[in-house]
Amino acid sequence: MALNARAQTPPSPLSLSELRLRIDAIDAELLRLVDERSALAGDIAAAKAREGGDANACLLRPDREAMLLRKLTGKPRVAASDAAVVAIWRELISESLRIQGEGQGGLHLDFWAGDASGQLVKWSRERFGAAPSEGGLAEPVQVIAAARDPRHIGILSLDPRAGAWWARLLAEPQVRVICALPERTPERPKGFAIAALKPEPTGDDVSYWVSDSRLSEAALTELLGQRGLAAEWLCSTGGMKLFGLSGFVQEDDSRLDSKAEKALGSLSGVIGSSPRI
Ligand SMILES: C=C(O[C@@H]1C=C(C(=O)O)C=C[C@H]1O)C(=O)O
Repeated sequence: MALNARAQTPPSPLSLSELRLRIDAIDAELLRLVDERSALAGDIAAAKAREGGDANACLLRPDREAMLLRKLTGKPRVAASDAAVVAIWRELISESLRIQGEGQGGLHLDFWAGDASGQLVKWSRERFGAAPSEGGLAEPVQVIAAARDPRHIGILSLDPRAGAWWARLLAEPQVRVICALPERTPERPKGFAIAALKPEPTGDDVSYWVSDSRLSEAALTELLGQRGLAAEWLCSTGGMKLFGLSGFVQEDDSRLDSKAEKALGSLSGVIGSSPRI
């Protein structure tokens, strides 16, 4: 009886100073691991140069990042939120890319200076972390031109006042949409990140398709649905329309063949894709 009573007594809670000692010990261990992870970046850069061939290729691998983040947020936890896990790992990845890119001047974010919202800057930092430098350019077309350089990432608004800059990517096959901003929201994206890299499928992606079709947005959504593509209209301006298509849709997907289906528009195509996180 006495034994039972003792077993049920809750353990006396740790004092504040004992708890702070625990935190200090965990921080020391975390710092060692963060440093160990960061130190691998130099070896990763060397392996990419050895195995990737193209020394000027973009170091960023959004597909690998998305799969890594999904794996982490899929793991059981006691207290840490998904938002905290994503924010911490985004910063770790940013640091890895900073170290990998040291020899090439690091990553740079280009914004269109006409976008005064400030929101895009915040969302871009959430996505790309603190390490990249940033600057504003006078026109969206300059942001696209800068993104031909693999050290640059363009950040552009989907506000119709920015114009149909995204339609220009039809003529810029090496610059693709790589990410929707803000990254983690069920709502329509407000902006895109663009870069000189080819998106790879991650198993849960949205692809972006542009068209000059004269059909209404609703009719075009319907037509795409009949062709097996779940489409969401995102933006229209200057006679061009932009849609998100559920899944990783290849640029040569026969369902988007506008020669076979003229109503899809005479100027149309996939301009990139982004993983859902
Ligand atoms: C480490 C790599 O380089 C980058 C950094 C990553 C990371 O820190 O986990 C992941 C993907 C890449 O954007 C890689 O390509 O694996």
